[in-house]
Amino acid sequence: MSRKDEYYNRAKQEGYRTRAAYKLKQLDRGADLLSHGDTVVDLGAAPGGWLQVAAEEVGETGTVVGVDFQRIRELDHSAIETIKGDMTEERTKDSLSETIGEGGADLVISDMAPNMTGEYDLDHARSVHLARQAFGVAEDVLATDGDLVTKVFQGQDLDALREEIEDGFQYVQTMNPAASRDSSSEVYLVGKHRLTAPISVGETRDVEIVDVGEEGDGVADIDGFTVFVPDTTTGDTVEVEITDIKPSFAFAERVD
Ligand SMILES: C[S@@+](CC[C@H](N)C(=O)[O-])C[C@H]1O[C@@H](n2cnc3c(N)ncnc32)[C@H](O)[C@@H]1O
Repeated sequence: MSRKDEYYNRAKQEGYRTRAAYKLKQLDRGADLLSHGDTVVDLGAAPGGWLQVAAEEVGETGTVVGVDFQRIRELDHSAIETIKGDMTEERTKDSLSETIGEGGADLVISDMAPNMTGEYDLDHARSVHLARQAFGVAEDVLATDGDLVTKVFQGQDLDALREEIEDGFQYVQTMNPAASRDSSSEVYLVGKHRLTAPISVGETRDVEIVDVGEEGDGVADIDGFTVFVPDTTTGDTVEVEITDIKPSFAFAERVD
């Protein structure tokens, strides 16, 4: 039996609306994406296979908001809400941000795909455009430390897209779930741990060391963000270069 039949038949037997449901399960297994109680945004959610998987994982206390310009037939799970709209339009993005609210989302997943023309470069460019929309949504609604998954077709702009996403996350993985069709050029870019620090790697700042951390590094506060600086102590004023950024703190080195 081909892989296509295997996942198609499993989806039928196990009650999932799409074979794509298994892609999300495999991505989740590989990158630890879905947790109980999470708020998840699912872009290009119709007909609802990913919504079903996400809702199972977040449980009754979680929320999964699915967006598509196609109608999503109602699903029997209290965690699921849907919005009908085009993710390239501002009004859909606004209504999504409003639905998610101040607390932000833990995960943005996008399986959006353009209507295929069969012209490889054009289909690639349109899928990169949709993936950029997903990254934009992630920048708007993801809480610090949240994750992003976006489908994209391989091609000349893939590396540039990956670099853009790398700026917003601690690291990015390119994943190719087994449930993707053998013939498909799709991959999934997975951004882990969204960064919202007010500083970037390579930047230099004059800082005052206000404390010493448990590991013995000096602690500076840059616009409310904690930065550890080795070889300093409380009361020092030093020029530092930011060397590594994590979701809730960063490391820097003295440059003087
Ligand atoms: C491969 S399907 C998603 C399948 C889904 N993950 C599932 O498991 O049921 C891609 C979806 O992206 C949607 N889509 C494409 N472009 C979109 C856009 N600009 N805004 C909203 N949805 C879009 C399509 O309507 C289609 O339903």
